[in-house]
Amino acid sequence: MALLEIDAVTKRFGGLLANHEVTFQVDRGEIVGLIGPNGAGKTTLFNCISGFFPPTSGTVRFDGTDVTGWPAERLVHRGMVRTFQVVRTFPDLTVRENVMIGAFARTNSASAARKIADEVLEFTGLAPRADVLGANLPIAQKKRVELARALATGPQLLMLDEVMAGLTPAERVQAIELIRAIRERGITVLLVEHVMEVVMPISDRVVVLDSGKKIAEGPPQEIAENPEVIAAYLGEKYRPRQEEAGEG
Ligand SMILES: Nc1ncnc2c1ncn2[C@@H]1O[C@H](COP(=O)(O)OP(=O)(O)OP(=O)(O)O)[C@@H](O)[C@H]1O
Repeated sequence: MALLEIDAVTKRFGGLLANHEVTFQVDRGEIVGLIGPNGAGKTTLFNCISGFFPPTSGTVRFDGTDVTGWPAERLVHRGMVRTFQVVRTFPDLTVRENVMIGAFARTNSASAARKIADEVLEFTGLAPRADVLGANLPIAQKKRVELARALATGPQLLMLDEVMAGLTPAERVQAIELIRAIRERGITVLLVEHVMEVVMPISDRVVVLDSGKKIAEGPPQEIAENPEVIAAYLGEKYRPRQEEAGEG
């Protein structure tokens, strides 16, 4: 059964159609990659799904419930959480405290939140950094803290927005391993990535957006050979990939 159902979601900014009747589903236990060239509407769609702003029209169903327009906090309590493209690590808090913020979505008790955070820190390999301040972390670890904070909320669906951007190839391999381990815990993953090569090895299925519309959907191999997808990305080849230079 589908955990997430996106039905004809449209988002308009004035005269600009950032998402145009986008429809797809994410089944329980899947890793689905959402890709597309610059400005395709990936982040906008993430924002519409995760309660950052409501879609102009269309429906978002999560775990059988119509959650269209629900605010992010309510969605987190329901089991849907997302990370942001630009990292939001709290610089004056330690890694553990950053992750405890996520845990407070499911408990009011500081000791219970700490217990949850410590378990997540262990799982994500951040335990040795637990007492380091957010400000003092390199980008790859900041991204991992973001992911850990999201995991601490106890999600059914984890939505990752460009978690690989700014990582070295070796760090990407580690991030891919972590995402696979997350799925093995029974958590469904929807990830946005600009770089196609990054999405292909981890995704069970890939959804491609271009100019706000879904242009393809299928297994990674099929998508990589799809002429419409290749054409959508072709114009990109000669552009510098600024978003890979490291954010946050
Ligand atoms: N808040 C906003 N107000 C007006 N226009 C917006 C807003 N957010 C996004 N857009 C526009 O919507 C379109 C889709 O942008 P979006 O950021 O969703 O694309 P994207 O696929 O995530 O791109 P990228 O890979 O560069 O992050 C772009 O033309 C963008 O300028």
